[in-house]
Amino acid sequence: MAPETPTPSTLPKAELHVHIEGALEPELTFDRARRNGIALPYAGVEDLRGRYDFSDLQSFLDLYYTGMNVLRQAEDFTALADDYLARAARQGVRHAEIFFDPQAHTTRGVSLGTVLDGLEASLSSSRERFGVSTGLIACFLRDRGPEEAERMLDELLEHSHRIIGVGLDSAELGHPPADFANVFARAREAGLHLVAHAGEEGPAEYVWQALDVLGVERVDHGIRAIDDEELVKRLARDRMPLTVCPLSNVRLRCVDTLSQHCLPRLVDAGVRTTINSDDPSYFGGHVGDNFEAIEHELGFGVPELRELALNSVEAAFLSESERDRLRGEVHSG
Ligand code: HPA
Ligand SMILES: [Zn+2]
Repeated sequence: MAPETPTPSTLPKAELHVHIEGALEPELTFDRARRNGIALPYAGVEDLRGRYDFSDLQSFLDLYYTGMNVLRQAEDFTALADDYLARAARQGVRHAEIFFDPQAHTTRGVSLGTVLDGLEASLSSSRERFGVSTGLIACFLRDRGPEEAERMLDELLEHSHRIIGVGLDSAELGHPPADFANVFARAREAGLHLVAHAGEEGPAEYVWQALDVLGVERVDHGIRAIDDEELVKRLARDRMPLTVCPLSNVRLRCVDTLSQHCLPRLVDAGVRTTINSDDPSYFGGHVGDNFEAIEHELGFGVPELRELALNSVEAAFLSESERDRLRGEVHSG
């Protein structure tokens, strides 16, 4: 069969901001609930999907943490990652750096080993089966505080060869990056890559802290940087990547409409922006759907979309030979 002609949404790209637990589709939620003997408080798949109407980040997180309760055994995490990879591959993803939330599992009695075994059973052959290379980034739940994050890091360091980095996510307001200075310093010492959600709902000040206190290599979201001219200049000067998630920002009402999104202003200011799905099951699509949305709503043309895809390759935690291979794919895709 001849390969399909790439469209903006299937352009080869890397995805750098996707929470694997946010790729849990309602169909898989019900399937795993049945296998694990868990009663769900929803009438069915459509009832569950119908509740994906969020007023802010917290209203999403409530459903997100409830949904992942069906993930109990290693094979549940394997099925989840396989499902994500199949969908992402259809939208041009060739490399994915995938977030997971260890504390969201360990605090309900599912061990870190079970989560990692399950995810690895899928990801270790992602390249052969889906044409997608992968790495895992463990995120600390900022609303559970720095002491618990320190203990989680102790545990993660026993498995440090199984992850490429650490991140910071969950409810942002009132939980500034600076609280996690020591956790991130220790992770850096251990040779892990560092990223953090900052400036999604929280202020530009949190982005400054992610840069200057945590020393992150990418900022996840970062859209509130647009409120601070000096910060935008700093991001542009340092070629600091932002992993922007346009459909997520609309669904969580961080922006009113996609047409008002600050993405074009960030791009024009020279900030290295990448496009990502965040939680594809909950926010209306995978990364290719986000590309399509900014094409239609923000008027991005194919050359600009290709530039965003190239940014994702430049911002990925890849060896230079892997980066070169992917650059070639974006240029010819
Ligand atoms: O969009 C998000 N923001 C913060 N934490 C999260 N955890 C999953 N998705 C998100
Ligand atoms: Zn996120």
